[in-house]
Amino acid sequence: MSILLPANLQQCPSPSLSPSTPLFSPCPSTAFSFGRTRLRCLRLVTSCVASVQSTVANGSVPAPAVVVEREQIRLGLPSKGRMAADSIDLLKDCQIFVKQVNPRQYVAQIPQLPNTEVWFQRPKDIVRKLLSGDLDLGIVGLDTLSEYGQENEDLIIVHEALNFGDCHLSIAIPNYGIYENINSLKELAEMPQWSEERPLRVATGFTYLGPKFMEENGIKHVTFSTADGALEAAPAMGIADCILDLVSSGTTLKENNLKEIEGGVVLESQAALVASRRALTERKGALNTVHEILERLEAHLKADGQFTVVANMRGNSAQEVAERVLSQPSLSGLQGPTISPVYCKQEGKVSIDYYAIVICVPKKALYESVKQLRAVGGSGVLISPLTYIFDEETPRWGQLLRKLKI
Ligand SMILES: Nc1ncnc2c1ncn2[C@@H]1O[C@H](COP(=O)(O)OP(=O)(O)OP(=O)(O)O)[C@@H](O)[C@H]1O
Ligand SMILES: O=P(O)(O)OC[C@H]1O[C@H](OP(=O)(O)OP(=O)(O)O)[C@H](O)[C@@H]1O
Ligand SMILES: [Mg+2]
Repeated sequence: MSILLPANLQQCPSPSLSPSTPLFSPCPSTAFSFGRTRLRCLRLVTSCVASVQSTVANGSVPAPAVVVEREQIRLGLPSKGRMAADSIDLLKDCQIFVKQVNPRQYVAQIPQLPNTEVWFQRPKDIVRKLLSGDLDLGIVGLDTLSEYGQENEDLIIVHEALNFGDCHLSIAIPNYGIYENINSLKELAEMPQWSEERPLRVATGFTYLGPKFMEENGIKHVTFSTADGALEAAPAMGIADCILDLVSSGTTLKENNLKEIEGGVVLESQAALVASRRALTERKGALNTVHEILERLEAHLKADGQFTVVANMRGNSAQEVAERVLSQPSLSGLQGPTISPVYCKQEGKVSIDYYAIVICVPKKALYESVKQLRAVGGSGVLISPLTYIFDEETPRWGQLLRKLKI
């Protein structure tokens, strides 16, 4: 891999960091950090057209020619950061227990999957190691996958919505000064301030996706600087005009007087299960392992959004009760209501006056469903959590086989 810098990289004087530094300093400072090389106070002057080439900072690794033989399937999990605990917790919820003796131990076993070992790595390294063949499966954010995977065909998304790590990658600009009335990417691009000599300066850790997005949106006069964190400070420091970073609650933007703009969202992200195509097609046992993990994930995630609702309903027959229940839009359950007779003994005689109905209801629609049940004569409504829903086959399994062309 090589560091790809525009040929016409020029040096500029050190910046003034005084509070009076204008937002539009004519010769601003940027710091490009590529691996261990830190090039300070360099300014890209003519290469304002976004470059989509690989860099050392995020360069994708070509898949190896052969799959190296080994006994174990390797699953990469985030070793630190906000995704680490959530990944382990999700697997635990699927009855997959990762046995990590202490947090500094970077390899762990899973008793439920004896042919699989866990390797804890930084999210970006999980993507790199999937590409190099050192990992077979991994859990990472879709943002990290896109940034470091760079659409490499060896990377396959097995489950794209693991229900944690929700955030989006978005452009944010100051909400003051010359940006006060700028509310869209188009308006930002059309500001007269940007030229070949004075491009729009974007601070971002996403040095692949950032330039690609700008190029796709036809924004020509743009240049990028990068840093490892706290990017939201860059505009106020006079280092950049805008930032491209992850947003979740929006608090960090708000606290730094920044705002998002229409058309400025590069991607929506959450945690995903990713695999190496080579591993799935060529490594013995990998496909079986991914099938089991996928089934467990789907069963848990599907159930996680639902409640089981049990209610008694007076009626003359199961058919008649079913017709009443199905007249309500929120009561059809996953396939339809299960209806069973409730046998009561009165004065020595067994009779059926009630039917018990069981349905699954989306958590979001809970109260609406209770109201609808009452409206058709339901009483004694019991609600309990659902733990797993195993379908006949998970739809994502079929999709995976199609992606693998098997
Ligand atoms: N504010 C956020 N809210 C929710 N998820 C986020 C947020 N920021 C990042 N993420 C998700 O979590 C992943 C890991 O982010 P995290 O901040 O833990 O590590 P990192 O940014 O890679 O490393 P570091 O911040 O230590 O340099 C991101 O790739 C993204 O998918
Ligand atoms: O919208 P919010 O909920 O405020 O979250 C957004 C912030 O979270 C991430 O930073 P992180 O906490 O990972 O710190 P970092 O800059 O050191 O990576 C991201 O880079 C934003 O700065
Ligand atoms: Mg972070």
